[in-house]
Amino acid sequence: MTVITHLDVQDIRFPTSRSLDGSDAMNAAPDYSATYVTLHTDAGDGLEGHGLTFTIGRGNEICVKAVESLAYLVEGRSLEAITSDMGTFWRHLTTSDSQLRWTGPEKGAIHLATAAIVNAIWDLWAKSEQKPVWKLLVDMSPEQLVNCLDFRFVSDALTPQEALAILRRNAAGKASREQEMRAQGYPAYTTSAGWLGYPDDKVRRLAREALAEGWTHFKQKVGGDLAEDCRRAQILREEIGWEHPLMMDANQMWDVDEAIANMRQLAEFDPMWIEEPTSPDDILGHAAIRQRLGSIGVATGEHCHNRVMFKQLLQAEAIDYCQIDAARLGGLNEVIVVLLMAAKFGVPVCPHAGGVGLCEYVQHISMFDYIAVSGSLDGRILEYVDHLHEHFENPVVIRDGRYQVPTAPGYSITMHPESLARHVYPDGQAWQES
Ligand SMILES: C[C@H](O)[C@@H](O)[C@@H](O)[C@H](O)C(=O)O
Ligand SMILES: [Mg+2]
Repeated sequence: MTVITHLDVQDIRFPTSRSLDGSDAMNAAPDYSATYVTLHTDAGDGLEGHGLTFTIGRGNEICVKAVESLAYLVEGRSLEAITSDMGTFWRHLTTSDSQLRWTGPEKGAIHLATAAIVNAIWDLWAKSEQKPVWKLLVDMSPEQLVNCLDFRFVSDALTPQEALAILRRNAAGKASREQEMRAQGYPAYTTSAGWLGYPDDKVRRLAREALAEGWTHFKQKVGGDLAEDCRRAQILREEIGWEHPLMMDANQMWDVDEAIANMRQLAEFDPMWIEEPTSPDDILGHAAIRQRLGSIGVATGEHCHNRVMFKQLLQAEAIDYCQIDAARLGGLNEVIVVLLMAAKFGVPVCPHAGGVGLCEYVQHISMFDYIAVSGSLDGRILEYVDHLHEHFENPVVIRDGRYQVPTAPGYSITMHPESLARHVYPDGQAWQES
């Protein structure tokens, strides 16, 4: 038996705002940050679980506090007791302390904190089984997987029986799709050339380099001055041509009518999707935008905080692309519920990965989705951003614009101890230098 003896949490921040990496119209100068959780165990062989949630700087200390408040719900528990009934454990973490739940529920800082802890448990579980997380999931039977999930508040859209049916239907092709992933990897797009704060010459250079590296799909930020958005789209089209898909991301800048009007102008550049055109909470607004825009896809999800929101986006036929976030939903358990709902509604899942550690997480999710849940790559493309991977012990591997299958045990989220020490906020060396 392995007991989680102690939970440690650190405030880790990277000064990305200095170069405007990650900048967009709403988030002009983000410092990519992580509320970084370590689960210590009594295993005696150094076995630890690691997990993080992503923030963009200030406010990370709030998530750290929230993790500290939740810690008592996992400390002293055995890994086996948790994993033998993971669905019940997830509900325990999200509902058993109703005073803490009041600060959400299942949204905001407390849910981000839940994600860091839940993902650390999955990392610990996968490491103890000597498997990467995607493989741990793929090797589970449909019954074992469904046992990890909590269908509360979504059973009107997806019952456990329907989830089982989806997983069983796909069971036969799992081995060949796993082979395919190992051989070819998962298709991806890059956001790294299109950050809003980058000067034109940098956008051109990065787009050209990305093309040469084998990238075929690109995303640009919009939502600033419309003429500027058009000008930058023109630059990108000049560099990538018209045969390569271009996505646009407004990061919630517009009202509904404004989104429609602006996208009618930007339609000239043939965008594949408009991402976060308006408030992430406005389900009917997204539905209206989708209906009135016609051929431009609508994508959202990086600020969609729980399965109930995704349920409604799907029920309202409000989205063409479902962009789950591995650390905004309450960890992998809730992500899997959304994957299954999206499969039922026939909407492709294209996870969000613009942050620190998010690429490392979502590769596991998309590979699992393809192999065991959706069984399809149609309309599916995984985000990639080219930042901060050097801080991870097992960073993502990209070849020809595709994520290669992660092979190290765990959820690929363990950071180097030196990186943690250097970026701990506010005392780390990185924050002492100007
Ligand atoms: C502040 C962040 O970099 C966002 O701009 C980023 O997550 C973005 O929305 C994305 O889709 O990757
Ligand atoms: Mg986005």
